[in-house]
Amino acid sequence: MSIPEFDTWARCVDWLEGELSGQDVSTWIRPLSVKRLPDRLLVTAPNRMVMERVRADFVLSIQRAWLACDGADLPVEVSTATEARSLSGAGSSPTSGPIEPERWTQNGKLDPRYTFDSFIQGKSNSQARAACQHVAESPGVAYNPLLIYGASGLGKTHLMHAIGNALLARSARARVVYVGAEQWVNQFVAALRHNNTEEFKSFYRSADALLIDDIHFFAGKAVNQEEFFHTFNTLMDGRKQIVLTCDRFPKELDRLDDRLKSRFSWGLTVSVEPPDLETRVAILLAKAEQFHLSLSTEVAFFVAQHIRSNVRELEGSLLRLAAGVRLQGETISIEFARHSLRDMLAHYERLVTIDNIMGTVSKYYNIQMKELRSPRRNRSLARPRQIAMSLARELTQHSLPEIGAAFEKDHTTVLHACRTIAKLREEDQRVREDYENLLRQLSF
Ligand SMILES: Nc1ncnc2c1ncn2[C@@H]1O[C@H](COP(=O)(O)OP(=O)(O)OP(=O)(O)O)[C@@H](O)[C@H]1O
Repeated sequence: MSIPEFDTWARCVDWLEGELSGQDVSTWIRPLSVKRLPDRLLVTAPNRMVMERVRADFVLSIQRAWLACDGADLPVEVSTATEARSLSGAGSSPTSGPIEPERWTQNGKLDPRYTFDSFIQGKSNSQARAACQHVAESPGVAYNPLLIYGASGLGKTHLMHAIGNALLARSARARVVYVGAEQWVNQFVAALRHNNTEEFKSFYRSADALLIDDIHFFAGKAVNQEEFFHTFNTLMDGRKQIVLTCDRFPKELDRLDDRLKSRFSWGLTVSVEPPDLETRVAILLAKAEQFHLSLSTEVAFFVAQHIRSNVRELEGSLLRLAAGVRLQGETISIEFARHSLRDMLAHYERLVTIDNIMGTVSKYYNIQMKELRSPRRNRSLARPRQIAMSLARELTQHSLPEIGAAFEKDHTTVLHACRTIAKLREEDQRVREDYENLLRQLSF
């Protein structure tokens, strides 16, 4: 950078401090250097990863910053150092020129394997599945928009594709548009740069059903939120179906326009939770069949007891087993599974010990850890203690006597605790919710 460029860029970075988070500025903006060419601003990133992120998220901000600090409204071109060398001499760039419509109409394809039939239902996802099925049967009528939220790998995308596939099965001519929020952002930025926003708008605003995955990616991207807001309104006015997924309850998303949050609540918001043991077993058996893998229920239970956080990991464990079978030509016994999955299992073992179960439970109920070991039997201590014992039984490999010893009780007390909590989880909503919250906290 020349000295004037350096000064202007330093002022831009200061300006951006007021617009972006401190972390974004230090991670993505400070490593950049800038060269001003007569017709554009050439931004050089230290590597591809930074380049891609800056292209996706910060081009407009940089353009605005440069306008504010230098008075010139220049298009911004981002490249790595190697590419920059050829671009600055060449006078044209591979990304310049009008954007072809295909660049943003080539959206994510619906995966034909993600259907309602291949989605295993359990307590953790039955409400979400039912809502999706309803939307697939009566799009744009009730539950509009439908927002599915939950942690990674729990089936949100699967359900979204299932809606899309079902809509297309009913009417092959329906304009079902599926796009990841990240892809939308990239496309919109490209459309802005190439003065092509009208086509972008009409493409999305003429969908019969718009499915946008991972909308948490919109957080902090004000210009994209604005565009999405108008697309949303147009589609809702035309009674077109909108389906969205998000990694958390949308009201908890920082840096998302309140107008969008309030619009999301017009329809239905449903969660997908980590599957319980029985559902994990059912998923493993169904996926094993899909992978043509012979898996006994006993081994499926063994794997499901150990791998609890999400379905993607369950699939990963099956792929491992399948590879092991191919290489070693063995059938899958518990011993074989234990050996093939040893590092995954060790990860979970490290994660959940009786000690951290006791710590998590005592924090949850706001009691002291030593009270879980005390002989006192009043309800406010006995219930958390029983829950902690059941969690230790479910989440660790310790025997009843070992769990008993950790709580300074005998094994019959542990057995009684496990039975009591299993029953209460059926009958008492409070216990069920507490147990599931704790399970979730301990499973990630
Ligand atoms: N209940 C289920 N039945 C069958 N397969 C499932 C189920 N839940 C998830 N899966 C499978 O798990 C994998 C991960 O699911 P998916 O991609 O839908 O998760 P996600 O919630 O969208 O995750 P992310 O937020 O990381 O994108 C997929 O292969 C999907 O088919």
